[in-house]
Amino acid sequence: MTEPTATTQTSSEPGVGPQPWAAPIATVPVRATVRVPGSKSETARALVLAALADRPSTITNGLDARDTRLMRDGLRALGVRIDDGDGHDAPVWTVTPPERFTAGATIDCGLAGTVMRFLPPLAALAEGRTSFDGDEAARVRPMAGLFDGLADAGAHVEPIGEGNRGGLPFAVTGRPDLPGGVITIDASASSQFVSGLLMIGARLAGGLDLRHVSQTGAAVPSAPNIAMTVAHLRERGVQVDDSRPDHWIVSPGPVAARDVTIGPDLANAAPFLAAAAVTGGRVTVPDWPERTDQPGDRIQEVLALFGAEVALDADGLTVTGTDQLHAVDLDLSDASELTPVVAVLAALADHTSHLHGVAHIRGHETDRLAALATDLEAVGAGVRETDDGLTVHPKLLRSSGWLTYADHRMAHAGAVLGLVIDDIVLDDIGCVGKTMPEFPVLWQRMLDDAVRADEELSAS
Ligand SMILES: O=C(O)C1=C[C@@H](OP(=O)(O)O)[C@@H](O)[C@H](O)C1
Ligand SMILES: C=C(OP(=O)(O)O)C(=O)O
Repeated sequence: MTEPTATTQTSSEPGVGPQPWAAPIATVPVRATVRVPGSKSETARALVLAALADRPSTITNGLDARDTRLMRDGLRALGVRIDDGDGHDAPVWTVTPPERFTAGATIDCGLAGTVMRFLPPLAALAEGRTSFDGDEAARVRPMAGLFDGLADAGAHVEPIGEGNRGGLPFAVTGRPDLPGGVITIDASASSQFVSGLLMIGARLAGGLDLRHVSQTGAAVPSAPNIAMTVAHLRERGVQVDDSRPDHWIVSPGPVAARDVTIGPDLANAAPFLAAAAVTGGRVTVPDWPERTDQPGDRIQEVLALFGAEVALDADGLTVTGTDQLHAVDLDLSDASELTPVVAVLAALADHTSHLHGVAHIRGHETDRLAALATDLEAVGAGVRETDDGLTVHPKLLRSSGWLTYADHRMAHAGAVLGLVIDDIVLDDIGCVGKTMPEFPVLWQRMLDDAVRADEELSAS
């Protein structure tokens, strides 16, 4: 069969070229309230579980960004009906599950881990063959653990094309009565292999008894993301036993429909809160949940370790910067999405910082350890890549270009650095469209609000 062509080179919308962006400097300490859009991870789970449910349901305030648009398009290609209605203050989507998923389509995963790991399990429940492809950069993202799991569950997975590097493009041939049962995978490259399989567990004839075993002893990263999947399943009446480490049992049965409202994306809030820390300002993110499985919640602890003041109250989460950022020694394995912004904070701290537990982020949107080392060294920091992280030595920093490698979180990190170092120019800001297209507008508004507050203070 002929090899499909990758759909885009960057994580911007297809056909849109690179958009260079000079990161604005903060002329005064930032002072703002920033409302961030809905969580990517919660939106992805809400969509997939609504598609598997026994009745139609609604999703309010779902994230509308490239990753979640691709998720909706992919679900539609599998026979799910999604009506993008308009709420008063927030979008309300109505999701109607199909009687049976339909095979036959080629699904574009873009650069979205959630799409490439959550939709193939649904395709495995369709009678016939469904193909998957995505951006060029997505073709090197790890898939082996998911492929092994789908094959063990009874589906057939085949790579497509000469020179396939073990991931996209590929095809899944499934059937509605997939047996399931005992499945052993190595999920050390991504927790999304576990989440993707857990979500179809109840629909497998024999349920799912899933174990993680790694030859090297490597752990499954992103534990909160798996906890989030388990919680979403339980909220829909699915029985999940996760009482043993690296072992999940899902009983067969229906997935109950549930109307949900998506909370703010806490990882996407991180650069705004970091802006307060680096400029000695104050930023509040409203609607911060008191309890959540979003890994981004860890930004509270992380910023406090750097020396910022962090307060959670009825107004939301407020971070107030202090005079100096202190060096940190952090294991970020359960919140690896924060690594790019944290690495920039480390480059601005008073001593050497150590970040570890994040070997697997070499398989994220880009090799994030290599990307951070390259960009931070270009601005003058001393950076050493370790097996599972970075050692960052702060030095006198200078202007430079900042390469984003189509990675939204590299763009967020460059923006934070650009608040305090002149002339940080990102090669492409379009990549933020992956999870937060409005990032440049929200960022500029935060700075404009700060200038206005400063002028009002001087005038009074
Ligand atoms: O399940 C999810 O929604 C996610 C899981 C994590 O993936 P990894 O375990 O591959 O890091 C996280 O980094 C990603 O941004 C979202
Ligand atoms: C790793 C990330 O994304 P993905 O869902 O594509 O894996 C991320 O958003 O930091």
